[in-house]
Amino acid sequence: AATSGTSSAVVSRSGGSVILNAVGILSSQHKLRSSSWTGLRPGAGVSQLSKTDGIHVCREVLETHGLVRAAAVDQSSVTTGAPPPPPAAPIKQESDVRISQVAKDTMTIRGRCMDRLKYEVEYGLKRGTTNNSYVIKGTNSTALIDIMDQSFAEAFTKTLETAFDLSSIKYLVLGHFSPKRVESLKILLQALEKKGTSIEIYCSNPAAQLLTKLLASDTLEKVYKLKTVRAGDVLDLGGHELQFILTPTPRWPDGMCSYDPSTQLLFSQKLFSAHVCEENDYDIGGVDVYGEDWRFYFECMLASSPKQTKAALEKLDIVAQYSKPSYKDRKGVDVVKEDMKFIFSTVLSAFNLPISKGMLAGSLGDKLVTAAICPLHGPIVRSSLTELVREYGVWTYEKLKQSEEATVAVIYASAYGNTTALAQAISYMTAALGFAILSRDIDESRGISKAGVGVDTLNVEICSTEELVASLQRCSGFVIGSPTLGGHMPTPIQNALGVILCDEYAKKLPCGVFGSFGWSGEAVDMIEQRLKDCDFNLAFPTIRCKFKPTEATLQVCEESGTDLAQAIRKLKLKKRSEAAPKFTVASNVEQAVGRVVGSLCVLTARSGDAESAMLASWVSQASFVPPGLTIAVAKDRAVEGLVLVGARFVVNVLGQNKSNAVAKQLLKPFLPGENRMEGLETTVASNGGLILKDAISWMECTVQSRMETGDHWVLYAVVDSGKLEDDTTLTAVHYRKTGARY
Ligand SMILES: Cc1cc2nc3c(=O)[nH]c(=O)nc-3n(C[C@H](O)[C@H](O)[C@H](O)COP(=O)(O)O)c2cc1C
Repeated sequence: AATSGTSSAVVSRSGGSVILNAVGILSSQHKLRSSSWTGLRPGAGVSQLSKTDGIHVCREVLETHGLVRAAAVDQSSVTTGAPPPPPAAPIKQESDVRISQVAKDTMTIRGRCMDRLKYEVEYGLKRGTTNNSYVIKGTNSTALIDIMDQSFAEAFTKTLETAFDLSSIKYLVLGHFSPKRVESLKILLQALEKKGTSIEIYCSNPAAQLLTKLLASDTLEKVYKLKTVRAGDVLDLGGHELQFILTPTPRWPDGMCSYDPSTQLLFSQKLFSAHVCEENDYDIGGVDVYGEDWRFYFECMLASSPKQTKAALEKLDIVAQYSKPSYKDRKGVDVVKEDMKFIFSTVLSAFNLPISKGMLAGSLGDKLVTAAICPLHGPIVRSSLTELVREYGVWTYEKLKQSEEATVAVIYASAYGNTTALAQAISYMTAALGFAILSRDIDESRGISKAGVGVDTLNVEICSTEELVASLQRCSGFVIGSPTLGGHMPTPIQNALGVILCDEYAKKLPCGVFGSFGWSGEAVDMIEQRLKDCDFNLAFPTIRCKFKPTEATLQVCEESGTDLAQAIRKLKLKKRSEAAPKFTVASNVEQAVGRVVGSLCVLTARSGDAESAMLASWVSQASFVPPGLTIAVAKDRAVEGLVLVGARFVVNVLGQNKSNAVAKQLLKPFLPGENRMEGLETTVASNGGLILKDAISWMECTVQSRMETGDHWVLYAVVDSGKLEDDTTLTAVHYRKTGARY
């Protein structure tokens, strides 16, 4: 095995799954993966492996770093120099927890799930996820940073117990805490109680409040002490002086990052996270491999609150450790030294090799000189640190600009989260706050955001009346959502509705009503009626949802949000064009582009019980082998959310003189969720899409990739199967006068 110095590698096969732990130095993992498993030399320094319930711990490395207790390992799974079994193709296993080293005295414990976790199912990319915790061993004491969610609750504490002396862990730093993590915390505290030891929990004030509430009924108060962190607080572990940076956002009001200057690791909790699980612990492959996951996570979690995201990022003035050096006050050989350091650190970083302590020296003022970002989910960000930090800035700026042009105030309250899920689907995504099991695929912006309009989220249980009034004054539309509780709307919604009804400006705005109920649903009816009585302009049919939303309901929410935002944009454009001089003739460029023609097709797609269709003329063949097509889909098109990477759909090619009825049907305005193929004769394809009886040919396709092209997504799709139905009729071609329209 790839053993060098303190590094060691372990290969274990069990139950058809193969786990590879190569830790010690960061490079060993990388080397082993690339040298393939056939390259393992029998018996060469193969170390011990302890395995319990999917927990894989490389003991040798832990011992080397003094992080493991002396208890015996499960000898049944110890490998001691026997030739490793023949290599097998890596099999994706459901989940496991594993430990590896990140830097001196710092280990990461990663709960890995190769598919979506039960509680992460709102993420359509289905690339799995990880829950990352970290352990820092100082000379005085050891701290645990973050705990895993309930999917790993048992395994997390078991792993800790297997690998560490629990009583040596004196501090728990919670950069984020939620009800999803309470079970893990309880199990950990119970284990500490059994050991007769206790722990001090460092967290922000909102996390402390939630934690107190959620642990109120347990008898664990003797096991932990709470320390509410204030900005600038530090925790000295001996050789590792953790600095805390409070980074609240609406989604995570308790957000708190921790920075360890001695290793230059930034523990960023949810920020810079991604729901993706690869064999690597690091971002090997950089933005090419993880770019989409990072962007996706940002869009889902942070895009709706750009102001607060910007404020959080401003507190984290991150500079990659391998940033260009400052030559200030340096001359001659010192300048050369700085350059060498820069070159070495850049090279080492690109290969995820460890960087020596000497290399870490040198500070850049107040900036957080960072060797790696250690997030709560996804890979540790190292080789693409600079790019990701820069991208976060760019994405935030884009969202800020968007919300400056127009925003919709999304006003709601929710006792159990169902109305929240509706609010989020209307706003920007199909999400679940940890409780709802939703499986709808999502990517990029949805709902209101999809039409390029900003969202101002106002949970009226938290926000003040002043905030509500201010938001109403600057928004271009609003939606209001409420659950029905005891036959009524909750008091914060009653108050918010009172404010809205008195607002003369709000009366002129397009608006909408939504809410979840159990059996009678009075709240939504009352809100709708009061708005109608006062002549408010309801822009979409009121959304009434019984308990938890289904995929179809979420689709209605998303489309309603997009419709509302489109209406706002149209109003703005109309106002702008009324003020601007009139041009009746298309520009030269538009006329030139308009000469590009495409075949008229109908695209149909389905995901769960959500389905949609669109007329498409920007369709072109893109490859012979495999047979492939490109199709441009406008970003705010309803079907866009059903044609993400991996999605399957049908392209129906229309024939000359056979396209009118279909085109007419698909070009009429639709209500959110309305069946677009109503009245057309169709059969269901094997991939769930619809085949038009009138199509001259049809193809079943799978989306391979998507490219963002201005206001469209260009899909590249492979044709899985297809049939020519009519070989006498020519393809209908869409001729245009201008490239400014379809
Ligand atoms: C205490 C309580 C009272 C409720 N009262 C009503 C009611 O009067 N009418 C109704 O339709 N649903 C009622 N429900 C059901 C809720 O409206 C339903 O669970 C809804 O999904 C909650 O939405 P939320 O998750 O956004 O809070 C009640 C639920 C609870 C727990």
